[in-house]
Amino acid sequence: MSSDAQWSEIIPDLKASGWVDLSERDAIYKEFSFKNFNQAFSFMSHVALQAEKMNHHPEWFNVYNKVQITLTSHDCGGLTKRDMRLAKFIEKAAASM
Ligand SMILES: C[C@H](O)[C@H](O)[C@H]1CNC2=NC(N)=NC(=O)C2=N1
Repeated sequence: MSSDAQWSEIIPDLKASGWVDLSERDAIYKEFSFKNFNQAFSFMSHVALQAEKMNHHPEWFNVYNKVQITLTSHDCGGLTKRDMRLAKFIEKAAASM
């Protein structure tokens, strides 16, 4: 992970929004809850389009109204700014549902 000041500010922001560091791997994780499946899947569609644009894809798992998301950069074997950018997008997408 870069030590740029800008990014060291984003990480606490993400943690404050409920993202956690996974102890078993270099990745961040958050579970989102929506009103129903329709909302959850609509959120996922929104994120999927952005992920494809960024060529950076989440690991995720959905059951009904819950979406569990893990972000890591597979190419680098750890966290990168791409994960932070995607996490920020995901936060905005979830807030807009
Ligand atoms: C070849 C292609 O650029 C890579 O496989 C991309 C696609 N999406 C990706 N997504 C994530 N999360 N990490 C990657 O390293 C990654 N690499």
